[in-house]
Amino acid sequence: MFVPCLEMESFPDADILLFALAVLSLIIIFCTRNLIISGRCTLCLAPADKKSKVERFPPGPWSWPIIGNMHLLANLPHQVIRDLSRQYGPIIGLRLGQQPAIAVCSPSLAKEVLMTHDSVFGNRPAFKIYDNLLYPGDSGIIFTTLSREWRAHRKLCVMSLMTPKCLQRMEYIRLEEVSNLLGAVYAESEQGVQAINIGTCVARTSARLLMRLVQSEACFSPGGEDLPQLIRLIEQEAASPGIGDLIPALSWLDLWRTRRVRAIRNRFDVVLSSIIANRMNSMAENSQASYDDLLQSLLPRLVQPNGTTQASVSEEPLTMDEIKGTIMELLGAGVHTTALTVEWGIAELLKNPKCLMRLRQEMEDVVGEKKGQLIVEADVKKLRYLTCVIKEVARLHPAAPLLIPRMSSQECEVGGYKIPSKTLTFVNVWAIGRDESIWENALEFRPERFEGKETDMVGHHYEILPFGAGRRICPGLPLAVSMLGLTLANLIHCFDLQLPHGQSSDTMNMEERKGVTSNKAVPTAIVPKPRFPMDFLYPTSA
Ligand code: HEM
Repeated sequence: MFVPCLEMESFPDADILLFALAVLSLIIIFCTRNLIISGRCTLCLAPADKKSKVERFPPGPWSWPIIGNMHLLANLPHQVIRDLSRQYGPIIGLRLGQQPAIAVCSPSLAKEVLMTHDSVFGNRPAFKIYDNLLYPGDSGIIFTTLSREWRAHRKLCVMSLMTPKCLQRMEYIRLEEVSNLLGAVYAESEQGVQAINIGTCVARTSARLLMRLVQSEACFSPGGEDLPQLIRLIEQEAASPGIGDLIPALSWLDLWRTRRVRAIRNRFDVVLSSIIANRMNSMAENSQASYDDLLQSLLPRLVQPNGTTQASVSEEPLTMDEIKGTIMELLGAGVHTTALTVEWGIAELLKNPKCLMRLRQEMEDVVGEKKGQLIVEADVKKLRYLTCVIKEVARLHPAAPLLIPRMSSQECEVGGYKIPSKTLTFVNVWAIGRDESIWENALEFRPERFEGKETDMVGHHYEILPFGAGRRICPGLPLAVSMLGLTLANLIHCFDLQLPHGQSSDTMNMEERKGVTSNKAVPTAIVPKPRFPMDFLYPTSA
């Protein structure tokens, strides 16, 4: 998933830069102390005491001149923001370089941002670095401004892939890819591989699945590129705005990065161009051929060099950049989010053997007779405890702990504070999911807490928002939920999952790795023991 935030690791010699900026800051602080604008100090954005709350920016830590609070968010920003909220309250004001920012850490404030002021906070930050990383203009979904184009791209994806009818029709694709995953895990266990990195295996499954939905052919290494790895690169770059996006005077420092970022996009472009060229060739050879995939919906709308298109008057015509941008962002959003949620799920079950036993018992009771068969979606629907397990994983380990940041498009009021236009806005769903005042024993993995409750993850209950909410809610939600259920259910059904030799559930490392998506610091390794012969699996394809 492309989650822009403030990772400093890709800045040039970040330590030197920060040191230089800190020294410069000390000089400037004496020159600018008396600059007060709109009741707020230009340096720290601290509220002037005499102003009423509604006229003030939310409270937050003192910010350095020039860099503001950038240094604070360099590592695991969602954790830092949670800690700050304990000091300053559930809405925190920050300044990142010259960019004002807020972070909200309570369900009621999340609701204000994502629902009450949905249209004000409906845009994403338009960082300049994206001009080179992504396709130019409003060509995709994630970073496209709320516009006719955004609506058209999003609608095309939803209507082609995510409606209940499409999902039902395409269940066989998900089952084939889950079967492929089981086959790969089985093959490795047969070869005596000591421990399997389950996150990597599931990321490949997600990449293959999404490629099939896009172009009808499963593939995770198109043109020799390892798709999950390439997406990871884009994710990392998207996670850190250019320094010029936050401190415009230093935008020259981004020049070196621009080249690197463009090279990554070019690599992705080679993959997408070849997929599209293949399809166009097939269509040229057989004009009657029809495919049940996203390209089939996108390509007929392509505007030809002479300005014509096969799109009807009511259909939005698309440029080649829009077609590529939409596919790129869909792949980027879907591959690692699903994989890391499964990985955390397996890790939590191994760490909490009682929950694993309860899940296994449920599976024995509900689908016990299916030994030697795949668990299908109709089975998953009956597995209530599994649904609770998935919610509990999403509560503790939302794939995007700060969602994908928003940018306010006009001044408005949140939590009684004045939020100016163009304020970068984070909703800390990770902190909300771990808030002791909302959840009993919040840090414990206890799927039972959801039993008999109606709490869902689809943006109605603001205490658990792994997919966001409002008009920008994840459009891949139904596909993701289906894949999470199928993957976890089949892995547990087909294998006894054990920890590698020398590891125990008590000592398992459950820390997060630096970054803005919730990756595990130490990948989850499993030793799978097949529970029955696996001859029922579909024949695997490369
Ligand atoms: C467990 C899996 C997933 C999780 C946890 C997840 C989570 C999210 C979150 C938190 C957002 C931002 C929502 C907001 O700003 O309110 C988002 C947006 C998005 N997701 Fe997902 N996602 C997952 C899987 C997928 C899949 C499988 C796809 C597509 C195949 C997908 C496509 C997208 C797109 C296109 C957006 C941008 C929507 C927009 O800006 O209008 N996601 N996702």
